[in-house]
Amino acid sequence: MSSLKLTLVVAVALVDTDNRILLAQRPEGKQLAGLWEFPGGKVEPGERPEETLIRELREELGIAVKEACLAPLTFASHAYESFHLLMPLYICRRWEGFVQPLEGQALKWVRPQELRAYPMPPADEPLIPFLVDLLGA
Ligand SMILES: Nc1nc2c([nH]c(=O)n2[C@@H]2O[C@H](COP(=O)(O)OP(=O)(O)OP(=O)(O)O)[C@@H](O)[C@H]2O)c(=O)[nH]1
Repeated sequence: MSSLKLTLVVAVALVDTDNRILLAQRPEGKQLAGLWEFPGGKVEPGERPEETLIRELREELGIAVKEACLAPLTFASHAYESFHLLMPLYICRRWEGFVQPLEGQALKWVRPQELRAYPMPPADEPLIPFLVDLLGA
């Protein structure tokens, strides 16, 4: 039996009116630095996953998202060396405010077909075909 700790992280594909998806680059000094990922973060004790996402989107990007605008899309399940990641991926097309890199992270709006050009954490790779299917090229 594996004794890897299960870590719950929630993430979101923010989709703009051109069907592009927002990627954020992990800052230097963090694990997996330089890789491009979906906005989100760890679910803190006492939080519901949707609350986590709403909080992270406010802190990281300065946008306000309503819970009703978060729809479940798929999830990632990936064994990293020191933990097992379980990561629900939501999709969101509606928010208030302008997306800003409040934590100094690089941001990029990317077409689904172009996602493969951005190095992502290994857990994220199986998610790409879902976005291509849903949003097209
Ligand atoms: N937000 C996000 N995290 C992801 C993605 N893919 C993926 O493997 N992760 C992993 O999920 C974890 C998210 O944690 P986090 O961003 O809240 O926290 P962190 O590593 O910065 O650590 P810390 O907040 O404890 O300093 C990291 O281990 C990150 O590598 C993704 O697409 N988005």
